Amino acid sequence: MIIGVPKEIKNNENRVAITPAGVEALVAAGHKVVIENNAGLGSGITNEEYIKAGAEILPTAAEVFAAADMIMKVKEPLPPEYPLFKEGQILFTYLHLAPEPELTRALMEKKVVAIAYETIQLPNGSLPLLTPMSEVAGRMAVQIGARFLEKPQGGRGMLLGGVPGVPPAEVVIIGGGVVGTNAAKMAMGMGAHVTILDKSADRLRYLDDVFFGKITTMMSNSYNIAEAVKKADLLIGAVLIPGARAPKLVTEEMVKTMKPGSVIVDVAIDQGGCVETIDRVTTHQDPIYVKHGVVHYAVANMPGAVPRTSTFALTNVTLPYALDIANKGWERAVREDRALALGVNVLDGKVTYKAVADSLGLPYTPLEEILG
Ligand SMILES: NC(=O)C1=CN([C@@H]2O[C@H](COP(=O)(O)OP(=O)(O)OC[C@H]3O[C@@H](n4cnc5c(N)ncnc54)[C@H](O)[C@@H]3O)[C@@H](O)[C@H]2O)C=CC1
Ligand SMILES: CC(=O)C(=O)O
Repeated sequence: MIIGVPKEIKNNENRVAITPAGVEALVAAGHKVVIENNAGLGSGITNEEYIKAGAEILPTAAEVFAAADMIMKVKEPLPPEYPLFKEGQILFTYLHLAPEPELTRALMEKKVVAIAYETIQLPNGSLPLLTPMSEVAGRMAVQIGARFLEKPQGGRGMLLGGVPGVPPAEVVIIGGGVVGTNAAKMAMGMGAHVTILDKSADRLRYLDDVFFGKITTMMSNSYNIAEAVKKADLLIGAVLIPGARAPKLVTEEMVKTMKPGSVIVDVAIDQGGCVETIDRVTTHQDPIYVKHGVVHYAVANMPGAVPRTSTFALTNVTLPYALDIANKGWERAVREDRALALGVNVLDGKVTYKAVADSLGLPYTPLEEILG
């Protein structure tokens, strides 16, 4: 199989979908890897390193898309990339289709085999290709929140940990999964007081145990969310219903009760965001806006800012699946691995992931119906 890796084009997206180690493994298995010129530079990986590992460098993304049976990317394709899809081409990347009707339509029209990293799901419910980036984004959310709480950055001028004699900041996290847990770790480490809300009582029990009762846990419902949001200096949105558009749990009325200069970091923005006043996706270049006196941060590719960590963390987990798809072909790989089958979002012009279809108001076709 020919595997193509274009350079990412999203704002300040410095990750790349393959490392020289990945190239070496794919080439050793009998495949060919073509990479766009300088695709790895943002992550500190040179063309020469890729060539040494066995890849071929092509000058443009168009040539990479034209040559490849499978495209590996990090972020969802952007409009300039849509015309480059080929019928039957495998696209293996983060897709987050629930808030992306146009991309979904383009994948359907071109009959792309669209396998989303974020919905590959193991029998225990975990999302192995989302986890490492959620670890990164959860940790970053606190470091970003701390920065924007500083007065010159538009915040209320507060140190997360306080100092002796002055109370620490209140960090409220909605969603206690991978992002939420990693955010809590960082916030606690910096001395903040942390509250996590989740709708799973078992998850709250687990969090209470692993944090030795040093964080406050609350059941997620609109009453508790309103109470917690009012007190928050830093609010972190970290909910997920796999594949689906994020529920708007924090209403505009709730945001209006927040203190001027407090900060919202909505990590769940890649699934549409869980805060009503987050009405647009922001970028690393222009990461915040202020609404009702509250600083809003809604960058959908947070790990793109720390590519030396993120590229390696991501490719550690994507490579085994890429090898499986390349070695067996997508159809056999999907038939033999239920976790991978759950990654198939669009196939043969149809949406095959129910939560995506429901979020976009499109018909849902079970994968099994197409595979027969
Ligand atoms: N902006 C960015 O750059 C990045 C965004 N993300 C996103 O962060 C979000 C969270 O990801 P993970 O932590 O990995 O997911 P996860 O599945 O590990 O955790 C999600 C948690 O949300 C909880 N939840 C669901 N509905 C809820 C509700 N109504 N109230 C409270 N909690 C609720 C679940 O019980 C679960 O514990 C996802 O949308 C993910 O795609 C992840 C990485 C980077
Ligand atoms: C999860 C995701 O979309 C990201 O890491 O950018």
